[in-house]
Amino acid sequence: MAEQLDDEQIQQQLPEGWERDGDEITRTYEFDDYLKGVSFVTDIGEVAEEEFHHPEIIVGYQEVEVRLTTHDAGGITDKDMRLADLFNDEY
Ligand SMILES: C[C@H](O)[C@H](O)[C@H]1CNC2=NC(N)=NC(=O)C2=N1
Repeated sequence: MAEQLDDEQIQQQLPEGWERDGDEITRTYEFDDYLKGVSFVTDIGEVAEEEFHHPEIIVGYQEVEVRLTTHDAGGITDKDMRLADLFNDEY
């Protein structure tokens, strides 16, 4: 099972645009219109399923908020960092 990262590791490993919020990492992606955000959610949902590691996603009018934590570990792990990187590749 993935081990929780410590505070220093988290700060060092945060991918571009992501920030720490307690036991989660989060990024809000911005879009020109609503359906581009919806399409992005579909794309990252497929990545999440491939990785079998799943974010919380909040879809707004021109933005999508994504939150990641590793429930099995009770905190932030390499799995979250990897998925955040992969989501950035979809943006
Ligand atoms: C049984 C457990 O829920 C599964 O192994 C996967 C599914 N997706 C998951 N997603 C996230 N974010 N954290 C998990 O610990 C996790 N576990």
